[in-house]
Amino acid sequence: MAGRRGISAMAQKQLLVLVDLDGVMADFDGHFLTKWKQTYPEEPFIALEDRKTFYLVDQYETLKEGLKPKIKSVYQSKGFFRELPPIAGACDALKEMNEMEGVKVFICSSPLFFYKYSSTEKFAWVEHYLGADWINRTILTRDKTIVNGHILIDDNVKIKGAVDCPSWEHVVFTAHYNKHMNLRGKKRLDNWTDGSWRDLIMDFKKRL
Ligand SMILES: Cc1cn([C@H]2C[C@H](OP(=O)(O)O)[C@@H](CO)O2)c(=O)[nH]c1=O
Ligand SMILES: [Mg+2]
Repeated sequence: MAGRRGISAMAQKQLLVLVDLDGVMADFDGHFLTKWKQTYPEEPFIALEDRKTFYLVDQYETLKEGLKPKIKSVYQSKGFFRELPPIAGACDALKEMNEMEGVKVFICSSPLFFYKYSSTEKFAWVEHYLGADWINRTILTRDKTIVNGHILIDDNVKIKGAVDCPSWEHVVFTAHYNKHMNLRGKKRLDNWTDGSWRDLIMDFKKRL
């Protein structure tokens, strides 16, 4: 019994970090722009520095009405999610984070409502860039609020779902479209390359 208690006490000390894919590990916006220009060169586009909304369609529709079906045809196409380029430093940071004592990292990502390619391709992306082991640590859900963890690193400033007060604290990963948004007190992680993610994780670990 004492042994059991010991194990559960140790388990409680594990910091559970949930990390989003698109906009945090994989460059959804950048890849969309490349594909958009290739597929619809006659249509207007928005430079990455000028992006202002989380959902592409919300800003593109202000440029020209009726672009929605074309926009969807790009990110719903076969191969789009599998071909997303990794964000600089993300994969190395995640592997290192998962090796830190008392830290367990999980991928927590939403497939599109049109799940046909995005759900399988997200797993394929993880396997390719992080390794097959990470399939065991990949959670695909349309509702991140029901997932248990201490931190969720996610580029979407407004994460909504069935649970009003999720177990995790939301750390916003900086993206062009959210850099001017009011985070209402939430922490930010700006990139994976300047090492600040290590301080963030150590900070959360201290508070366990
Ligand atoms: C439609 C759309 C989806 N996405 C991403 C967010 C979700 O992935 P993730 O949870 O990995 O960030 C996924 C489904 O909506 O596609 C964008 O980032 N921008 C968009 O405009
Ligand atoms: Mg995202």
